[in-house]
Amino acid sequence: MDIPVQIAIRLKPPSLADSLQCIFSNPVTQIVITESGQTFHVNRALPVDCTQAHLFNSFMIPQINCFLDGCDTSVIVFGQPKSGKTYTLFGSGFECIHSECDQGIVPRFLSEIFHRLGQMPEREYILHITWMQVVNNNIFDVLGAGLVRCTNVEEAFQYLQLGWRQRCLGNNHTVFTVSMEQKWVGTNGILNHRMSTASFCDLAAYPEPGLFALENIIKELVSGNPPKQINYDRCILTAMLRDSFGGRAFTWVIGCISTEPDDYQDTLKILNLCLFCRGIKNFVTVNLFADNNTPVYSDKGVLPTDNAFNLQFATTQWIKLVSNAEGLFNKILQSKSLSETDMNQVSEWLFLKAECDECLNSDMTTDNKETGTKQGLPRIAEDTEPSEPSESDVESDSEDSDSETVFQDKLEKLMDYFREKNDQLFADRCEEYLNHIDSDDITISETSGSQSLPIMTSQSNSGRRRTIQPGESISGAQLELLRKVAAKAISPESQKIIIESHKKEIDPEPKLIERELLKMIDSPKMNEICKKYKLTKEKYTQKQILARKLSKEISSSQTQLKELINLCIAKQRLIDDLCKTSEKNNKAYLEKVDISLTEHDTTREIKRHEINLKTYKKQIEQIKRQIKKDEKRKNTLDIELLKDKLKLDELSESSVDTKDRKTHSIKHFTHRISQLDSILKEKNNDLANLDLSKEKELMLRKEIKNLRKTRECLHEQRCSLGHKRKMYKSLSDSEERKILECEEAIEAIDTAIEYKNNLICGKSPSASLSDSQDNKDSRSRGEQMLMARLDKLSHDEMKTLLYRYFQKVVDLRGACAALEAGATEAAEEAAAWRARAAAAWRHAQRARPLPHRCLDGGNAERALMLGMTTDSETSDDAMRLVDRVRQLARNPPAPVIPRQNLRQLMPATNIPVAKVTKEKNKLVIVQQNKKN
Ligand SMILES: Nc1ncnc2c1ncn2[C@@H]1O[C@H](COP(=O)(O)OP(=O)(O)OP(=O)(O)O)[C@@H](O)[C@H]1O
Repeated sequence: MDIPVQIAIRLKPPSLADSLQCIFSNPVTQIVITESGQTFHVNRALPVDCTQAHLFNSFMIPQINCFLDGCDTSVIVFGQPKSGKTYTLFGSGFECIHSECDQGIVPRFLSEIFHRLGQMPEREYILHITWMQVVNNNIFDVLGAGLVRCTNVEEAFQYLQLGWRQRCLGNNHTVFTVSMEQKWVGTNGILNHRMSTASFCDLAAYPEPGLFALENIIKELVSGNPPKQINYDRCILTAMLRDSFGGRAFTWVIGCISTEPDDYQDTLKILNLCLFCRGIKNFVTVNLFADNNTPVYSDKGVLPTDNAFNLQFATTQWIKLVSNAEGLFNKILQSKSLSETDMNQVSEWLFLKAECDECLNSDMTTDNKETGTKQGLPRIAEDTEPSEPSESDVESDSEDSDSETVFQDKLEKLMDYFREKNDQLFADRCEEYLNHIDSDDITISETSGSQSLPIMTSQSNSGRRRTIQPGESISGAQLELLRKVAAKAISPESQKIIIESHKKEIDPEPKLIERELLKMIDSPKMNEICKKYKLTKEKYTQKQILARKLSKEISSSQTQLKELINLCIAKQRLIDDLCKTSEKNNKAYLEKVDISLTEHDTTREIKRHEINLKTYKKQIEQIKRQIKKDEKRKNTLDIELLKDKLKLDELSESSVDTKDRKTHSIKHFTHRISQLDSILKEKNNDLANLDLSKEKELMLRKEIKNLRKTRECLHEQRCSLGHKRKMYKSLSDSEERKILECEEAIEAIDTAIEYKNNLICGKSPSASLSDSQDNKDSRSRGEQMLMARLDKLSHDEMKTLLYRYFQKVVDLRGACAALEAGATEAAEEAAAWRARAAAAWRHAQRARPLPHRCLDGGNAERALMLGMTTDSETSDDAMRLVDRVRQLARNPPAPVIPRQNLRQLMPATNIPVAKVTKEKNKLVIVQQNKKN
């Protein structure tokens, strides 16, 4: 099949966002426009912000299909320096740092091929890659191993990585090739054995001999030189690209161009070269092996029977699956548990299924079967037609078009019939659905009117339902309160049911209350309006989906139409060119040159193209008709949609009117409901703190039991250590510390047990902690911030912190014990000092002559008052004191010794006494000065 070389143009995004652009592309019309207004029609005018994925998807899928079918394919990238040629083919690199989104055509092609092969287990294949570079007309093997076999995508990517690292940079050509041999047995028992090659070529940016040679070949091909007469062996590059230009490959040429005004001239050159390529046609064909198409099964009878059986079985299973899915979807639709988009999707699925059922079950099955093959859009001959139309086709054209018109009319009628049936079926479904809802499920949905009603769904898991449900957890008083409020709103009958259910400790079934309330809100008329509204709304949604589908179909038909028109234009040009050539030949004939053979060829060629053109035109007509029909249908749908919308508004308004009359009662009930709600919410909050489930309580009890056990162990340890201390009078440091740890841990366990007990008893757990609300309130801002930070700690962090805290407390306790011992020692020393001072004083008194004895009566009295216990002790200090007193006695009149001096002399009398107590984990040291 002759397929022209296809052209895609990719614009390199400007380096600066606001820089001037001299080239623009229109991806809709597939036109590239220069700043001077010059236009270039191409097959794909890619947008300036075109992603790698978009580029790949926009034209590589047909290439992959071709490759898998056994055809050769080729992608050639032209462009100025740094215009993104390598980026387009390979991406930015294959290391982990490079994003997958940046992957170019080659890695995507390999991934897709292996993915597709994975889905075709019946195919055996051998895939090889090569990566060559042409540097100064010398060939260089990038992978260093010629053909490299790849069995999976990972292997292929490893070679890509290797090649990427080893390739030469600079002005050279790169040719990456994927070749694949495939073998598989078709369902008809025939062997398929094919070979295909995909080549990807990144051409040098700067003009060089290879590039010039290629340009010349392109020009020769365009000017009508048959490939057979072209010398491809001019250089290595042209030899390598023999199949891409004028050969058997399905070729895409990608022009990578810069949009910068400075590169304008080069850009024009590239665009023109690309346009030249458009004139080249390659003869794309499936590469078969000699054994291709040979039957593999000797017993031909077996396979079809088996196949038929398999097919039949598969069909039955499939039908079962589909009806199963339908049932499930219906349930899902009724439960309304999906989002609106998902609901729409499910509805669409059901709708399509109904369409299929209708088609399959309809009386017109045979008719449809006959016409079925002609439904849908006609295929574009250029892409898919395997062979050229024969001359007889042309003759039967007019006949065909007549029968086609009849067929079209018949089809239209059938389609109308189908639509009618479908609408009917859909309406029935809706009715059924609504009836089902009415009987099973009382719901006032948001769609029931524009006014907002309290939305109560029986399946709802709202807080209200939750609070009513656990009847046993609501106290009698709370229930009474609830009943009191509810009693004003619900009928005596339902009231009875609820109260009785509470008496029996059964769930009072909140649905009953809702049902009762709804009954009071709803009137038959309101119901009817709601029903109508729902029905219309459903219909409206379905029609919207249909309209959207139609729009999509129309736009795809339009795209196809455009492509066909482009093909027509191309064909027309070609025919014109050929006609010109033919004219030239005619002239030559006149000049008696023997060109009869060529002339004949050209005429045949022209005829063939004219037939093709005719086919295209026919297809264009068909598509146009289809578009027209679709547009007509869409218009009808739009009008219907508008009508439905008006109807919906009307219904909504009338429901508002009815509702207005009911506003008072609704308000009343809304008020009641909100009252109930708030009461229950309040109770729920309290219950959340106090009401523990049995399971939780059991858990707490278990925890307490464990804690008690631990406490016993610790206590035992503590006792044994205490016993040891008693026996040996002292303990090692580590044992002392162990005692402290035990004590501290026992204290902590006691607090934890108390806390858990409080939780079980329903008391506020914080009652056991000193961290009362008052304490919290009085906390400094810093402390509060600290608490906030503590709250943010993870469980492990908190554990570590608590352990450290525990150790610190034990340290402190140890220090406290040491301090206590120190304080006792100090007190003992002080007592000794006091005794000594008193003895000294007495001694001095005795030694002093009588008149001086009352020198300082107050002090003497005080000294005597202080426990004067020992007479014997006369220390140096005492002696010094006595000497001093003597001295004083010798010098009458004796001066009055200031009180503080005396205090200096008698430190023991005024020594500060420290009282050390422990409060929780704090040491409190209070200084107590004994004053007389
Ligand atoms: N469309 C694009 N989107 C994002 N980046 C691009 C695009 N085109 C090119 N680049 C970046 O521009 C730089 C040059 O691209 P690249 O190396 O592919 O150009 P080249 O035409 O192959 O260069 P050379 O002429 O040296 O062979 C690269 O960093 C590439 O990532």
